Amino acid sequence: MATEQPAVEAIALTRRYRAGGQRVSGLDHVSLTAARGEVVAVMGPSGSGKSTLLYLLAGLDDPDDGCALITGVDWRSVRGRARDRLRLHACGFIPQGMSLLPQATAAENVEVPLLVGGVGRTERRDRTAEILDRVGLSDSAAKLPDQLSGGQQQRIAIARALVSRPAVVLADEPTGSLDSATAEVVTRLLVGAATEQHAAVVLVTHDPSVAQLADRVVNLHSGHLDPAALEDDRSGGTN
Ligand SMILES: Nc1ncnc2c1ncn2[C@@H]1O[C@H](COP(=O)(O)OP(=O)(O)OP(=O)(O)O)[C@@H](O)[C@H]1O
Repeated sequence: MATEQPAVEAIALTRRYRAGGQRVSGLDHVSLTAARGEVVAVMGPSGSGKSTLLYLLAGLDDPDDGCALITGVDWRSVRGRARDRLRLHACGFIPQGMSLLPQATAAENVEVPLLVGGVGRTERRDRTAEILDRVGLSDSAAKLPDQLSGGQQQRIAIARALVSRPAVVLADEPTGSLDSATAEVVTRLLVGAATEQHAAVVLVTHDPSVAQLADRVVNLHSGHLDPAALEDDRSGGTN
């Protein structure tokens, strides 16, 4: 249940690209908010701007017009290391596809944001153990990514995004290559981040059964946002 002002906000976000001498519209005046405790699914056809939106919300890219705010801070007002620090504390990002460090164990992968954030060894260990337990992979802590299934790898990527207890979790097609049962497990973990960690979760998906677990669904078409059916009844548990 959403209870507060937006944890993440897009205001008339516009992003244009140049490709082969042509101007391509990635996103055109898109406005969107998500409050802590709320899960928003972003749907839309391939090329409609979903990843562009997520990267702008994460401060990993800059808009040509409009702005994105995270925990009330306009990304335009923070640059360089300050931006990295803000992202580290405020935003867990789950990119599309395989994103784990291949030479690092599952636990080491999960620990990365804490390490970068200067969290001490004992606290790192405790928080990593706690989040690995939450995603059901305590027994896999010492395994390398290639010793894990696709679904397990994605659960580790989610654990890594959640371990710093961010206000906002952004997930780009987190269930893209997973079977439907595993996709549901992964989606319920993200929904659990909203209920248990009181995070705002914005997830990009092509899958209506994933979107169904969100509180709200919005649709992008050619860089424009259409409000879609509201899903007020979250049907999932917290796993
Ligand atoms: N770096 C780039 N250079 C040029 N054009 C780009 C770039 N990134 C995205 N685009 C274009 O912007 C539009 C939106 O792309 P985006 O990747 O955000 O779509 P998407 O909805 O995430 O697609 P998919 O579902 O296939 O991942 C597309 O027309 C795409 O070709």
